[in-house]
Amino acid sequence: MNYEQKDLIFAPYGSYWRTLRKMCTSELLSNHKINSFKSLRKEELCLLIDYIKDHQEAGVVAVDLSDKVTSLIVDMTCRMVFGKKYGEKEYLDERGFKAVIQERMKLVGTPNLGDYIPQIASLDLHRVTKKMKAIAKAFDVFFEKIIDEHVRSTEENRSKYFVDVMLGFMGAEATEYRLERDTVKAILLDLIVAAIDPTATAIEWALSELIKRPRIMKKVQKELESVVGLDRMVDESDLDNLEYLEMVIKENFRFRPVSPLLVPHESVQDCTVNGFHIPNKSRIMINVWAIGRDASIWNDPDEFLPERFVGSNIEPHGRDFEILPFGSGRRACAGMQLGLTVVRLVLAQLVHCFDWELPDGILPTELDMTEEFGQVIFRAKHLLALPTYRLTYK
Ligand code: HEM
Repeated sequence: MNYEQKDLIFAPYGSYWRTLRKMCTSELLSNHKINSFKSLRKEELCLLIDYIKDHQEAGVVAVDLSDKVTSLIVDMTCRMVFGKKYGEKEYLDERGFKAVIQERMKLVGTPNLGDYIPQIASLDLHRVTKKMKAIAKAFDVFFEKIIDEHVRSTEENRSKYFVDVMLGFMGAEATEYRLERDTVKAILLDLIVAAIDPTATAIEWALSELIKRPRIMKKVQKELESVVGLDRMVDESDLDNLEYLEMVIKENFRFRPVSPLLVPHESVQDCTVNGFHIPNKSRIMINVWAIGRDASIWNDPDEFLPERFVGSNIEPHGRDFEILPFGSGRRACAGMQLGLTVVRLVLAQLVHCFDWELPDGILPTELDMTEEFGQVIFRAKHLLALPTYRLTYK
């Protein structure tokens, strides 16, 4: 599914990976580039807020927050990567864009017996390989169409979007990044799958924790009232002043890291860690979920308590090993800055604009928090909630 590891996430460590990583961090995911998409994020978020307001006015039906947040992140990501939205059914396949991306994410995390017993791999007993081939084909057809469209296009503003930046490097002589067509497709795939599910899922779990805990929700809303006021919406420039919201987000990453085992790593030489011998080429899983729940590091690890970060300088960026939602070191998340900005912005806006109640008289304490296992831990059941608009701003 990853173009024979020609992508960034699964490329083995070495000069090929280093060049791609440099291209992604300096040309696609730099602070400058992320800031240039600020108005796009605002437009998409305003569309969602308007949709929820209309929904509230139309009656008392709950909003499917899981679905709406995922659609928002899909739209923001597609506009940044391709320059337009691709939510429509005719793209990818008849199940629609979101469903195919989520199936791919699930397949990445599905144990495949053939990986462990190569002699039976060709039997494909659980039909995992067959499903992977079908998904790989759907993405490939989709990317071919997009690349052709962009190569033919004469639209001026195009060079801004990720696909056009990469096409500018395809076959170019005067650049250190000479990309092949397959590499462009592999990175497009990385960018959409690595951005959409982790970001949407982090927001979904944080919203669930807040709805489950009215005391913490009220405290976040009070902070928003004093920093932003009720007469306008949150702007990205407000985010640095929202200290309590920041603690809620850190606590959410500790309590529910979206990729609890990160991405599998491989040792590149024999080494010894804490007295354990790890041979070269071992597959290594880092259990960041267990680190976040370790009672020798955290008091009351099974409680969701943002206040634990008052006066603490532990940050989730990969330098403090107590909390590692983005991994650490060379292979840490390349889109951390973008992911954090979107999580902070969307969470702040949804909580600032609306009060949220559970439907059908369900009490906050009764909210079902069952997880679905995979590379990314989704909610097993969609988060449904009733909104009440709370701003004076129309
Ligand atoms: C809240 C949102 C996000 C979370 C929690 C997250 C988490 C992660 C994690 C856990 C890894 C693996 C690290 C490891 O195994 O050591 C990773 C890798 C990666 N992420 Fe993210 N991510 C997020 C958003 C994004 C976004 C928005 C993008 C890009 C558009 C992105 C692009 C990548 C890439 C390219 C890698 C592979 C890096 C490499 O191997 O060199 N991520 N991310």
